[in-house]
Amino acid sequence: MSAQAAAAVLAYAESAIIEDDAVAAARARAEELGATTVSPATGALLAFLARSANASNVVEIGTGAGVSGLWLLAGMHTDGVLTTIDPEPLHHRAARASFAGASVSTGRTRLINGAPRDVLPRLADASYDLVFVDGPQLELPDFVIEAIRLLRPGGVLIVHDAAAEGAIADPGRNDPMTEAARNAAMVVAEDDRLLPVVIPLGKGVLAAAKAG
Ligand SMILES: C[S@@+](CC[C@H](N)C(=O)[O-])C[C@H]1O[C@@H](n2cnc3c(N)ncnc32)[C@H](O)[C@@H]1O
Repeated sequence: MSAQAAAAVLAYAESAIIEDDAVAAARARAEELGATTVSPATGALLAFLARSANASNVVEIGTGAGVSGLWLLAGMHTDGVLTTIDPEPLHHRAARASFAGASVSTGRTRLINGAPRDVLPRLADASYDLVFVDGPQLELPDFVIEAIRLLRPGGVLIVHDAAAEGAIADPGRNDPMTEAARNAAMVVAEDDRLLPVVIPLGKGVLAAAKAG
């Protein structure tokens, strides 16, 4: 397939997703705060994977204004709980508004305000159906190690923005961001319990299913 055809397929994948008003409002809040978000097709992928994993207990690292959270909740069990971690109180305030705007009951979300490196060690081993990693690039390897620990057998790991804007495959690129993406991919590749796949949607997604 030519590069042009590949780009057309990706453009189609994004344009095929129609987001509802609540997600649109969450995107507007994110923009106001300068927080980046998952693309529409990446959001739909999150919902798809949450539903495929029959997810009730989900952890998200990097709440932002709640765009990815809304997509995850859409795929989760209707009584499932999303635990979402972010150090920015303003982002959590925006995410709360986004969840309320979608009529998500407060019992379905647990927003933990703090640095994931402090919060994650307090979460129990093998207790979550899905972990979504969307925090700062340089911390990706540490977050991935923690995420694998949190996943139950058969659980699903999803890492957003996992390809360092494509630099991950360029042997000439050795900057810290690219190295962090490579190290995170290496942690996943070297874990025999994981079945990984790279999905070229949005900024690039690394997903892996943990053996059951
Ligand atoms: C890319 S945004 C998350 C976007 C969100 N997942 C979405 O798609 O709607 C990254 C988030 O990571 C948060 N963050 C900043 N520093 C962090 C840190 N040290 N650890 C984890 N998250 C951090 C930011 O506050 C920001 O909300």
